[in-house]
Amino acid sequence: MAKKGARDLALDVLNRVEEHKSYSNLELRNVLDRSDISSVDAGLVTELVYGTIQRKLTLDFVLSQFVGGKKVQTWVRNLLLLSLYQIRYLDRIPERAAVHEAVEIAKRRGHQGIASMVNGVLRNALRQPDVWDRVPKGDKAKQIAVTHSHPEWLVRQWVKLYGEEETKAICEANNRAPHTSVRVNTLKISKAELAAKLQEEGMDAKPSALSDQGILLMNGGHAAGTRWFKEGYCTLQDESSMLVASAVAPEPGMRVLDACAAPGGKTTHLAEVMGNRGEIIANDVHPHKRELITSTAKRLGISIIEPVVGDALDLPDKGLGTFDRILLDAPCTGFGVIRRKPDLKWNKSPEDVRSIAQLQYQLLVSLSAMVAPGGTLVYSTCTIEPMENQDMVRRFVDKHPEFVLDATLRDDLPEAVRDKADESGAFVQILPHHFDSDGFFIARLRRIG
Ligand SMILES: C[S@@+](CC[C@H](N)C(=O)[O-])C[C@H]1O[C@@H](n2cnc3c(N)ncnc32)[C@H](O)[C@@H]1O
Repeated sequence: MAKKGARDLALDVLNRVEEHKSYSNLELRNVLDRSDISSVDAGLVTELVYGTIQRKLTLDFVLSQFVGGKKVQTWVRNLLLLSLYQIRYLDRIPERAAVHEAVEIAKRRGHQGIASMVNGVLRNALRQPDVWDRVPKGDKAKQIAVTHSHPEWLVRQWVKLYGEEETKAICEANNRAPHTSVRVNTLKISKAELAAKLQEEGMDAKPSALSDQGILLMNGGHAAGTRWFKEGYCTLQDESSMLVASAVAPEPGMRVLDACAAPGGKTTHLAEVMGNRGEIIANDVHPHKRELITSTAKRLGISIIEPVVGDALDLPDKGLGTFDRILLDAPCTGFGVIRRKPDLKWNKSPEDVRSIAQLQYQLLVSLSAMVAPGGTLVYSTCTIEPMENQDMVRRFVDKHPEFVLDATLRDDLPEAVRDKADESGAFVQILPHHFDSDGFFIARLRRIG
């Protein structure tokens, strides 16, 4: 059988995601692992898969103008969406090449009739470029949803919360590729030294405005393949996530609990800030993730982290004592990281927001019992849903008078971020377009001493 090309493989991934209702990153890895495609073509497969999923609603809208209510087999539909994606969003692929490849795939997988239909739809799309602009005017939320390919219920919710312009900016940011950023391991090297070393290797390394330990790699590059990564001089991490260590602000020698710690990005950051002195219990519910924490700590030369496996709801019963600092980096809907995981926006429902918020609240209550008097509880998520963020923390503080909102959080944040803190000074909500970083929420509470 002829070797499959990038578009054929991308189509396999899209079909499998739909058939198995699975995540695209897992299916992508499955398909790429079994192929002997070059790394450049693997990059194209990845771009085609994520791009088609990301722009799904817009592509569906355009396709519906040509196929209307006609029944189209799933693989043919995916082939058409994949090809429309190339035509609209990938400048480097000539339109004719996208159409030609689609027709050849349709012939191979189906028959001449399907190939003619695919050819007809795509040529019509090329002849009528205004199909992309025929989004019905009037209902602004619907217009934003279709134009920027986000679920309508989510856009309606954001419009209510943030207004139309900000919602549009959020959706646009969610459709942009994320920057690569690394966190310097200050146990081994300074930020300036590492930035200089990376520049010597041709990377366009710039200091992050969001974190004293952050470096942005403007021309991308495979940071995890560098010797600097392998030898533990840095960790791949988004800039917004780096803010959490500033909020926890642990000191050398302290006892710290990271209740939902895997894969260990923030735990290891806390250990670096503590100068690898003190004690960090790093808990996660999934046994298979323990190894991720252990291996990252080893790579970075960190020895103060003790990985623990278990439900964070049960931690108070384990006789662990109290902690100076507790971090609850909670499981969440992840609506702040849609640009990295485009499936998220299609797979989650309003019901998911409610049920995850319930779990988050229980976690907060449970862990609060382990904060030492005068100690700090930091709550963070990578979502932008108030029900999981501000509303939840306010509800908790209202019912737990032994905790107060810690207004000094704002002062501990880097200057660039301070005006994103709310009027209480204890919350910060980063939206994806603020700094082109992940959407992220952080709150700091203090137990009355
Ligand atoms: C947002 S991620 C944590 C990311 C991590 N803090 C980091 O920076 O690398 C949330 C984690 O919570 C874990 N988790 C989910 N439910 C949990 C529970 N009930 N108890 C403990 N961990 C849980 C998940 O396995 C996941 O690894």
